[in-house]
Amino acid sequence: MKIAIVGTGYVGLVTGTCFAEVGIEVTCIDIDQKKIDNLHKGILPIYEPGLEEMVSRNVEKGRLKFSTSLADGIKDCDVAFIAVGTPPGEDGSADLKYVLAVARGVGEHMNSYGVIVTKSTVPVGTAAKVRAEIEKALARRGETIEFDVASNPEFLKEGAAIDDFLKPDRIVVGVASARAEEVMTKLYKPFLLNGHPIIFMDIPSAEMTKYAANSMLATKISFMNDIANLCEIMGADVNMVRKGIGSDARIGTKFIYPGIGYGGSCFPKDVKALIKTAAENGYEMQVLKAVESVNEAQKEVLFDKVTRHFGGQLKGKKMAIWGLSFKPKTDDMREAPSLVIIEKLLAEGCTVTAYDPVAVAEARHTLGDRITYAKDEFDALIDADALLVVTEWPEFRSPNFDVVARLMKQKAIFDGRNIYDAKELHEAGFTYHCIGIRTDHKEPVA
Ligand SMILES: NC(=O)C1=CN([C@@H]2O[C@H](COP(=O)(O)OP(=O)(O)OC[C@H]3O[C@@H](n4cnc5c(N)ncnc54)[C@H](O)[C@@H]3O)[C@@H](O)[C@H]2O)C=CC1
Ligand SMILES: O=C(O)[C@H]1O[C@H](OP(=O)(O)OP(=O)(O)OC[C@H]2O[C@@H](n3ccc(=O)[nH]c3=O)[C@H](O)[C@@H]2O)[C@H](O)[C@@H](O)[C@@H]1O
Repeated sequence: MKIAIVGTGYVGLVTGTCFAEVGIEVTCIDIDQKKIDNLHKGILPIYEPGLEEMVSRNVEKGRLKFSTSLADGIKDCDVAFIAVGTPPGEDGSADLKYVLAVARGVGEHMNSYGVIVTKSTVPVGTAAKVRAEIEKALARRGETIEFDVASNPEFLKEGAAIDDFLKPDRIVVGVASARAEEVMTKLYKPFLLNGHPIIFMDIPSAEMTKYAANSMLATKISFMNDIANLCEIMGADVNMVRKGIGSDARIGTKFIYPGIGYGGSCFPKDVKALIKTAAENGYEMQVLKAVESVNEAQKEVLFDKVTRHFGGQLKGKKMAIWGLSFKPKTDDMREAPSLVIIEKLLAEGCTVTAYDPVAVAEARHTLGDRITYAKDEFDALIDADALLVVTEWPEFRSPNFDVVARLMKQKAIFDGRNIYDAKELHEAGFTYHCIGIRTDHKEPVA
């Protein structure tokens, strides 16, 4: 089969490379000339574990190509995926201008039957708009080429994207014709051999499934953050509560880790977009509104703990930050909670030194030289009044605390990801604060 992926970002590049990995002929297309030039040189636009090796292997085999030309890329294609961004517009709704621009381009250049698939996260009704754009472009050309549209939302997580794509829990495909279903079944056949189910449905349901999935996951996180904050007030330990409820198979162990709020390019924007879609259609998403407001408040919890610890006197304090990206194993800084925390510390007159294994270049775009970037996690600690653990990169999990103590001016750790043991740190002489566990009292409230 021959396919095109339009948009070579986190989703497009992983999707294209994974399809090439199973032997499909793929062209990844992007309007960003620099991105494509770099890819030709083997330089990837994103950090994603394992991706660089997989890209170069498939380029060498001649199955994976990169281009800025939509016309060349979609020629004789069986399937064209639209995987461009759908950022939030001013009012929170998904901005479809990039998706519809690609649809227009497809209509202007397609030369034979193909299935045009939205992989971008798009609201219900978008596939119909894509169809209309393609039809208009074909009409302008005076052509009547047959085509189908389909919706195939993506569920990969950054940092684990390759595994998520190659071994998905499920593949969701919305179609409106038997022919499109047949093409999509053939395309995904190599993945189905491993027993992963493909769920066919109507197109609006597939479009809605993506928002419902992300909103459900965001709801679990906000719920747990709410419980964590209450645990702290009442003297319960949220880590124990998490294990206690997670062992109920109906609840499950995943996505119930409290922290400093969810970030990233998708949960914040998709929750907003679903609230907006509902409002536009006369319905209020009450649960999701609460999910959002809990999340906004949660991003400030670590800063509030720091402020209380120093009695509101933050001016001139040196803060060490471990982790900048919104989650480990990615360089993605979009909606990273670190940005909220750092801005607040800077506004109070703190100096900030941060270390992140891969996200520094991305962080510089937003934070510039207003903070110092350390060469490693220990370098960040020199003379620090406090350490804030913001992203739970594996290398932060078990540092040599003797070295940590020696380097810091004051032994105070604020752990936004609950990766340390309070008892161990107290015994080592640290003041330790985390999320959802009262570390200053031993006894429960009542
Ligand atoms: N990042 C993630 O983990 C996931 C993202 N999604 C969804 O996938 C979509 C894409 O997200 P990302 O890959 O993160 O975005 P991204 O911003 O990393 O990549 C989008 C790419 O599209 C390119 N582009 C824009 N207009 C174009 C055009 N007319 N022709 C060709 N290329 C064009 C941009 O230059 C950019 O390289 C979004 O709708 C997002 O919600 C879905 C699942 C996971
Ligand atoms: O639509 C998308 O873009 C993707 O969004 C999320 O993936 P991603 O944002 O890459 O990362 P997650 O692992 O879901 O983490 C999102 C945020 O939630 C936070 N989180 C996650 C899990 C948890 O238990 N607690 C928690 O606070 C993370 O720290 C992070 O800030 C979804 O997990 C993917 O299925 C989806 O495809």
